[in-house]
Amino acid sequence: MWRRVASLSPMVSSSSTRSLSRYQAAFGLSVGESFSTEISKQEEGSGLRPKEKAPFITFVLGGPGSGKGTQCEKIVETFGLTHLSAGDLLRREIAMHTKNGDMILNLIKDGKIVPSEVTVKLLQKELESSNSSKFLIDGFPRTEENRVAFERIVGADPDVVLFFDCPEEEMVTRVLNRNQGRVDDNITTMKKRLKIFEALNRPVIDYYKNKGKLYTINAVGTVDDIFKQVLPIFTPFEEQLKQSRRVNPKSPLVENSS
Ligand SMILES: Nc1ncnc2c1ncn2[C@@H]1O[C@H](COP(=O)(O)OP(=O)(O)OP(=O)(O)O)[C@@H](O)[C@H]1O
Ligand SMILES: Nc1ccn([C@H]2C[C@H](O)[C@@H](COP(=O)(O)O)O2)c(=O)n1
Ligand SMILES: [Mg+2]
Repeated sequence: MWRRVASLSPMVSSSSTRSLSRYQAAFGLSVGESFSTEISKQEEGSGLRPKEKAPFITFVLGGPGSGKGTQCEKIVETFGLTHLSAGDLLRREIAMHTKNGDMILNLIKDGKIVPSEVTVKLLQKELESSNSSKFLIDGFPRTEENRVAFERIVGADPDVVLFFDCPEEEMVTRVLNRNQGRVDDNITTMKKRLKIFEALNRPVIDYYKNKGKLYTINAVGTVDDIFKQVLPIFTPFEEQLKQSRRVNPKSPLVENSS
């Protein structure tokens, strides 16, 4: 999870503290606390509040139209994770005509990937302002550059990486029938998105496979059949997910878990 900053002396200087990610800071984590998921000695029996735990993060990968968003809805219903879709955040920038809106629109229309800095900053803002401590990050990371930027800017690793594995032909059929008015749901853009997926997302999939964090799901079948494969992936994390408290991560004080 968090970058290891433990074992620093309590005398650590404020300049070292500044090197913590803003996300760690936002979660009320200070030097030496970042890995602490337990009540410290000083707090034991003292009636003080337990320290904040690192958030539970799931990345959701898969080609365009593989069913990521559809399955995320079911995961949210069942496990209560907070859904953050990178694509939705980017489309919101377009709709709100922000300074990056036009640039994002042109890239999405052309099936290309938005610069990582932009996407990661949008995700970071959502993570920091959320009351949740368990997240489903859909459509991210799309590239190795995305992955590295998230590590650098947010300073967190995923606990679980889901990969919805779907044949191209099926993805094309689904996207062309989606009917949600998306500018990229046309055959020309779809062909480009598939090429980019193979070239840029495959290395990310391989990275998490090598780390032992990847769960590959056969994304062909009914929505319910596919979800039956997803369910057992979260079973080992059930207790952790139940215990995840809803706290305001911006608050330096952590709410009581009871
Ligand atoms: N198992 C399924 N069988 C048939 N259609 C499906 C299935 N799962 C999702 N769909 C449909 O396929 C389309 C694409 O699904 P969805 O939007 O969930 O994919 P996605 O992976 O999020 O795509 P994108 O990367 O483009 O956002 C939707 O219209 C959805 O209703
Ligand atoms: N990490 C991401 C996620 C999405 N985009 C852009 C490019 C995608 O084609 C488009 C739509 O995303 P989706 O809703 O299919 O997940 O958004 C990106 O550049 N980087
Ligand atoms: Mg989607």
